[in-house]
Amino acid sequence: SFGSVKYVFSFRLKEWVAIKSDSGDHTKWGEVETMLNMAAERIKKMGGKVELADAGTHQLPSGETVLLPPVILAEFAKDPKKATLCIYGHVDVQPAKMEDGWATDPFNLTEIKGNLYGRGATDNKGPVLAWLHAVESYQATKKEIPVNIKLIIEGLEEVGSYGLFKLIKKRRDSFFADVDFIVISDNVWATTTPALTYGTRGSSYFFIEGPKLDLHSGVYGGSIQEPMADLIALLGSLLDHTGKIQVVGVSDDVTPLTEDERKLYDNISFDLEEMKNVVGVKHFLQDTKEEVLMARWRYPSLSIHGVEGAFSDPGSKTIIPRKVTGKFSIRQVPNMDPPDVERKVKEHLEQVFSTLNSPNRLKVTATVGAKPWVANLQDSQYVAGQKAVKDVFGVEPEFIREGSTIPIAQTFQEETGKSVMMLPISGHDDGEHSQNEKISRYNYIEGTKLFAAYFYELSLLH
Ligand SMILES: CC(C)C[C@H](NC(=O)CN)C(=O)O
Repeated sequence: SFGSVKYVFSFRLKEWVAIKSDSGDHTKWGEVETMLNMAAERIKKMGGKVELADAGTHQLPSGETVLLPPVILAEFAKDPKKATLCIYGHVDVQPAKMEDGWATDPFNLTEIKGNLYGRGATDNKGPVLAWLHAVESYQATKKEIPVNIKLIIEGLEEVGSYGLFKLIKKRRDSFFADVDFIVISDNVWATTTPALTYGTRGSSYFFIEGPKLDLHSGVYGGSIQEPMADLIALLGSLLDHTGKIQVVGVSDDVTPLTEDERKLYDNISFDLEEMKNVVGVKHFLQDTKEEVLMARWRYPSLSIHGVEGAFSDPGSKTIIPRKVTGKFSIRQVPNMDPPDVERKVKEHLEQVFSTLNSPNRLKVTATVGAKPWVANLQDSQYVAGQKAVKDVFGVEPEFIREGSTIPIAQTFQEETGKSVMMLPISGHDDGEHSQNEKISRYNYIEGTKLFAAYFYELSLLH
């Protein structure tokens, strides 16, 4: 019965969420591999052919070289008469701890009032399972899947998809040769209306590392230039209070807004007041719906994420932190280029540091350099996506962009020359990366139906 199918779908998500596949710490990549193996087993049980492709090695900011977890390349039976769709997803997650303020254990999927709470529920384990369930629903009802299905599933998206860029280049003329369309469901709707996404921002992530010291502030305080004070001056130089990035030249290459693009914002049913409530702020940096959305989707932004090595526990320790590493990232938009941004950021930090006349050491490393992505809305995938949304939800989708980053999206488009579309099923309030991340049962199940309908609508294009 459909009731028991829904139970199986959420039970599987519970099993996947229980795997702590946080890719942020390379010493824990064993869990990422466990998760990849679990996904591979599920695909094999469904009759898919799975390769755990070698993704090579990666050099960490410390200089250490580490072996990367593999990437799943899978496919189901091929019929040369049908179009081939390649689905991309990831099964790694961002870190999560109860102490961060979760109401429930982040690794124990918990249902409350129709929402399934857990790290990775929406980003991206739920949507990956929904794709598999869409395939399975054709198999279970003994209906021919209308398109050939390939899958590429990785375990390092949340740290910048190390190794994947090279793997795609290597497999361009083999795995990707017969692919007609690439689809990604790793982002959220902008409102409560289903959406098709035509752009994501890129990202460069920086580490600013200070020197090694470890001193009692009562003994040495006042006589030395503290690394933390240097770091705060550097981090404080990056942004002004209006959110404007202070790194000279960093926004010079942003594509100007055209009238056609501006019009795309008119029909988005985004409610500024509701969004303030969801986020818990009195006001945004911008005043109108259009300005807020553009700031999130089509202009760059800089965020300061944290300081490693600084005292951050409750209580009052009086140490001068010995080695502090500040972490921030810049979201990028067309036509910004991560290497150019990196150069400008390094120049800016070195210039500010020189004014501090500090005896301390400054080391700036960029750990992620992911390009922005924009699709052509005239692409036929968008026609199929639009029809599938109409079939399942009975409404027209909103055409949106996304402020976050799918590091591999632009590479897919550039390297394979194939059409790429994003078909999100996650809710605008799902809280990707935050406390109490969730996917609603509604979005999870209707999203599965949307994917099944999408296979059908896509086959009609061919
Ligand atoms: C490069 C980033 C860490 C990638 C990450 N991606 C997602 O959240 C996609 N759902 C991001 O922070 O944008």
